[in-house]
Formats: sequence, C-alpha cells, structure tokens
Amino acid sequence: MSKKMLCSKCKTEPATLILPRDQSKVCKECFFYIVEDSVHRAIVDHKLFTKGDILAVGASGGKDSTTLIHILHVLNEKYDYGADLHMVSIDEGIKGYRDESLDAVRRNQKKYGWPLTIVSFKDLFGYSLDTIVSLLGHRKTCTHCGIFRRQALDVGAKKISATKIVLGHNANDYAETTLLNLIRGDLSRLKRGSTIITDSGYGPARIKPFKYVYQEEIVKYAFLKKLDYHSVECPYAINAQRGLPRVYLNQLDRVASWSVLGFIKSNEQLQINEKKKKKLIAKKCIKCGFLTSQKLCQACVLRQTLEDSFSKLKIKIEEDEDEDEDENEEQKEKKEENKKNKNEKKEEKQKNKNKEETEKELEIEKEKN
Ligand SMILES: Nc1ncnc2c1ncn2[C@@H]1O[C@H](COP(=O)(O)OP(=O)(O)OP(=O)(O)O)[C@@H](O)[C@H]1O
Repeated sequence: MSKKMLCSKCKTEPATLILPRDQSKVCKECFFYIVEDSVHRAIVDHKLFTKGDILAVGASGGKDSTTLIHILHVLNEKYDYGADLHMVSIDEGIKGYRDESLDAVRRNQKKYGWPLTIVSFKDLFGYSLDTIVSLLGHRKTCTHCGIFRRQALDVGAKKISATKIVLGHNANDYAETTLLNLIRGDLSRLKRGSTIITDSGYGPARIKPFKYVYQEEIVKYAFLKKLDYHSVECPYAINAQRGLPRVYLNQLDRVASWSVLGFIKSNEQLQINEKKKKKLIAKKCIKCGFLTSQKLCQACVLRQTLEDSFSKLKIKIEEDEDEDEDENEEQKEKKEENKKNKNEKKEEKQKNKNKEETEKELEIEKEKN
C-alpha cells in the first residue's frame, strides 16, 4: 500500500490495512472501530441482550472467542450495557490441545477479571473425547463432540444462572453452514442456521454477535491488539464435514470478497414453507431430564452407544485374556512333560551306567577268582 494513501474512513491517517469485507483501505484505529461497531450494531439492532442479563460467553481459548471476550469487555464499558459477563469453558478431553487452550482461557480470566466455570466431558458424561474416538473411531468425531458440547454449555450456563449463552461464530462460519445445509438439502436447518439468536426452548438462548464479522477481520484484530489466544487447530478438525465448503468459500473470497455476506443475506431472505417445517415439542429426556424433542436426548443416545461399545471392548479383552491363559496352560503342561521325559531319560541313563559298572565289577571279581 502506498504511504500517501489516506484512510477511506477518517481521510486523515495513512491507510495501512485492507478491510476484508469490502477491500477498502483503512488506518489501524478506523479498522478497530469498524470491527467493534459491527459487534455493537449486531447487539443493539437484534436486541441480543439487555441490562441485567447474565451472559455465559463460550471461552475456548481460540482466536474467535478470545477476541469476542475482548470486544465485549471494551463495549460493555464504552456503552454501559450493564451485562454480567462470565466465561464458560468446556474441557472435551483432547490431550495436547484443549489443555493448552484452557491455559490461555485462564490467563484471559485473570486479565479481564470475569468469573470462569469449566465443565468437562469426563465429569459430565464419563468419557473424554479422546476415549470416544478410541471407542467409536474418527468418522463422526465433530458430531459427537457437538452433541456433548451443546449440553455441557447448557450445564455450565445453568451453574451460573446465565440468561444467554454467547458464542464466537463469525460471518464465515455462517456462510459455511449455509452452504453445507444447501448441499445436504436440509431446509429447516438451513433457515435455523441463519439466525443470530437461536432459542429452541432447551436452555438459555444462544447469541452470536460476530455474525457479520469476517474471519480475517478477527485474525487481524487479535494480531494487532496482541490478544493472548491458542492458535493451534483441533487435531480432530480434519474430520469435519465443513472442510470442503470452507475451501470453496476461501477461493471465492479471493475474487469476490462480498460473497460471505452475500450467502448470509440470501439465507436471511429465504422463506421456508411452514407446512414442511417439523414441529418440535419440547419434552424431558426420560434418562437425564434435559429438554429434548425425543424420548431420549441426543447426549443420552450417544452415551448409550459408548456404553455398548465399551462393554463389547471389555468382553473382547476378557476373551483375549482367556485365550492367553489357555495357551499358558498348554505350554505349562508341555514343559512339565518335557521335564518328566528328561528326568526319565536321565534315570534310565544312570540305571544303565550302574548296570554297566556292576557288570564290570563282577567281571573283575571273576577274573580275580
Ligand atoms: N471448548 C469450548 N468451550 C467453550 N466454548 C466453546 C468451546 N468450543 C467452542 N466454543 C464456543 O463456540 C464457538 C464456535 O466454536 P468453533 O469450534 O465452531 O469455532 P472456532 O473458530 O474454533 O472458535 P474459537 O476460535 O473461539 O476456538 C467458539 O467461538 C466459542 O464461543
């Protein structure tokens, strides 16, 4: 960028950055203002929360939620929202990944002074994600993780009596979800995936103030503000189905930066035939009491699958051990027999030797006589 070019917003400072959403050239301070203002506008225009709301912000330690925490902290002071801000973290149990990102969460907890609640898969469901993968394989890891994480976030929110759960999904996530549901032909999910507030009646509503902020803007913001986040990708993310839509959107973004917002706006204007919508009636899960539209909630169904799988694995291990034991018995018997044969042969040899010696002695006696 040429040094003389001025910021397209303030027209006074030199432009040092390109704004991903429209490729305009802006200065650093205007860039911060634009990103923060997008979040503020989303909160105010969509009435995401009001004074007195207790907000459970999903803190993963990654760049999106860390930036979200920072911006909510700044805006809550600047506009006096009066929101009670908390961090809720879910420890899925991914060795070498989540433990490190939780360290980043703890450092941020100290920095911003918000209370932190951590809920772990192992404590809540009895299985860590690493164990789930070893029991059920890699194929549906993100789906399984999503089912447990959703419920774990509800449990964390309940612990602090939160009235809303705040998540760091950004504009690119929305566009990917739209594309994914279009590919799957899942119209009711397509529409549900476009809303900035999701309130299923199952626990507190989920709100997503980053809906109109580009992924690249969050990366730049976090970098320029030197935010402390964990930048390693989840080791199971390679199994996520959204990989292809993501690659496609990234390619599209290079030639048409407006396409991400384009997908979001198109989806917002879609009308779904109400008759085709499945009516979901909230009931209590017969096992855990969580609200669900089925007899059993998805987390309990998954837990049952894990228990079955675990029992099968235990039976197989026991069978293998029995086989090993049988093998050991056989080997022992063979050893005993060999030992017996050896001893018998030894005894036979000794007997023959004794016999020979006695005969020799007799012969000598005979000769003497
Ligand atoms: N382990 C977790 N604990 C608490 N909240 C989480 C956790 N994982 C995800 N979230 C919440 O869900 C949002 C979307 O998560 P997702 O994993 O889809 O995206 P992400 O781009 O990896 O997010 P991030 O950069 O914040 O980790 C996060 O921004 C965060 O608010």
